[in-house]
Amino acid sequence: MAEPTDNENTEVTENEEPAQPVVEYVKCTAKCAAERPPQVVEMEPKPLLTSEPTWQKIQDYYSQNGQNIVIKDLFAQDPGRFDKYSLKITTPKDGDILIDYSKNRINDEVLNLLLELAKTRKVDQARDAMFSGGKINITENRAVLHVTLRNRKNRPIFVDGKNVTQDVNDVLAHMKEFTESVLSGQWTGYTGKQITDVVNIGIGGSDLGPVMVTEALKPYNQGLKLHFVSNIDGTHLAEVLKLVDPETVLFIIASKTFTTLETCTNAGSAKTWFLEKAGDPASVAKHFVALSTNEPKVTEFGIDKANMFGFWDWVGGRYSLWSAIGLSICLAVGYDNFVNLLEGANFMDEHFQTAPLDKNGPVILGLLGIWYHNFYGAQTHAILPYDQYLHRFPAYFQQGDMESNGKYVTRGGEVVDYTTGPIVWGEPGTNGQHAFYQLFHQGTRIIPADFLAPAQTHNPIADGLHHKYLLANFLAQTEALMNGKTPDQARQELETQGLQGEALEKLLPHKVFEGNRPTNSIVVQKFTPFTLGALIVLYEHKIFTQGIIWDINSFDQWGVELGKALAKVIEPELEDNTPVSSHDSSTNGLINFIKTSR
Ligand SMILES: O=P(O)(O)OC[C@H]1O[C@](O)(CO)[C@@H](O)[C@@H]1O
Repeated sequence: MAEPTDNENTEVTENEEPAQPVVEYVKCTAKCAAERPPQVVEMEPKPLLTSEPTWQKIQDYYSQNGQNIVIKDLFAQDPGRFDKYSLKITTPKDGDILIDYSKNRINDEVLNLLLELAKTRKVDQARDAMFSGGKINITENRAVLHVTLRNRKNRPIFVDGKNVTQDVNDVLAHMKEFTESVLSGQWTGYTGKQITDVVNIGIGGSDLGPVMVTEALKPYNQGLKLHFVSNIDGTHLAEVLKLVDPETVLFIIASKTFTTLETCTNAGSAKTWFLEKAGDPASVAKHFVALSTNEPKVTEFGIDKANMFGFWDWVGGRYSLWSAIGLSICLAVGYDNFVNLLEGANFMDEHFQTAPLDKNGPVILGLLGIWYHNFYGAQTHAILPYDQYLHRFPAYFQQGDMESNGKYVTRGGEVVDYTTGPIVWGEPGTNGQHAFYQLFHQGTRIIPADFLAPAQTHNPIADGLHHKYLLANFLAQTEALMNGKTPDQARQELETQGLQGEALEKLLPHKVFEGNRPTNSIVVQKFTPFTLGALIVLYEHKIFTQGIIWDINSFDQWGVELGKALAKVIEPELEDNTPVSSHDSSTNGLINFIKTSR
């Protein structure tokens, strides 16, 4: 890994690749920034989606044909269907990423109509607006530039006329230096002992990404034990504090705003616990660091600004794992692996930017979602990782998708007359099979599902037997969901088992599977930092694509504010046991029950 260069005169010009060998950090001076005025791509206002002629065409097509598209028949008719409806994205270092979307209720007509919709809704223009630093988060008047955090080729990216690439690299250099000092044992606690445990205190985007990635990349762990505290429920912190020693623990207070109730309360209690043992407030500097955009609040809390890792308002919380918020990831897997994660992310950014729409993974996945949610009326979308290390991947994208696209007002302020973000959920295979797959196979709802699997496991125990079974189950499920089992097949099976007459007829309907349940299969060679980075971004841009088609602002989250504000009203009412009567009778009743039951 190249060291950061201090060469103030090294410049990168717009279309220039960095000179070989690749220099990791390139200073872009004020002079170079001035030479390249930003060219921000604007997003044009859009008419309501349902008034688009293409939308109407898709609606008509669906009304006439939607219920007659039978996936298994399409496979029977076209031996080339897999090749036609799958994408193999070759990464520069960790093999291919295969996106097989052939097991969907689509044909060329459907796909062409959906691609026409992507064009009509100017997904490419919106994408360019985001990458060029346009303030596409209109309700907060902010650019949306998490892509800059993994801008590994150091292309100049401007916010308000300022090239922010160097700022990003400066924070990365700070993260590298800190990570190496902790991992090498150079950074010690207040009694001179090495750090053994890291507790990340954060919530939402300041928690879910770091948890998900540190779990997913456990095989790359460099020796530190990672813990995460997010919930305001004191149990979460109390249980973690039982596991750590004040002499050897490092608390990371991760909060973009540094005003979030949960994080501030947990951080305050962690500091009190620490000082009860350490005594001297000067010891805090050795055991508390902050990841935030809010320096005054960080210093007010008592964290030295030298121990603060900054980021910017153009990084949305749910897109922040690539920023300083990823410090716990860095500490867990080492800086080089964190860079590999960023490189995988950047690789998928470039794919999204350059691949034609019909070969563009995020666009295709986004359009398929639109097909099911808006036309077939699917309410949910399942993410099913066949890899135990990815067990928090669905939870991560619950926030990623639902906080981004759970909106019923368009960018222009109109109430939509179509559905937007799906309910995202999932569990790792094969656990899910023994829990909720029954409803997938024989329930009354259509549940589009993504199956994620690695060809190679990190743990080929029992001579690879476990992984063979795991993969066999993944493959069998997608096949079964598509093919189902016809009444004839079920009858034959029951007859073979010796059943006949009334007994057979009674059991028969229960043994039939309609099939035709759509799935995507996304297979990587192995879940490495690089492929994980790419996979996360595949979903980020899928969500982006859908948000653009639905014409909603995927980057604010006003919907979480109301409950927070009401909690502030209720909290003082819980102080004493005086009955309350200021709310509706249910809320009054609940509050008063709690008061008399504690
Ligand atoms: O990092 P912060 O500012 O503490 O915010 C935490 C989370 O709270 C939210 O604002 C709302 O849940 C998320 O978007 C964000 O990730």
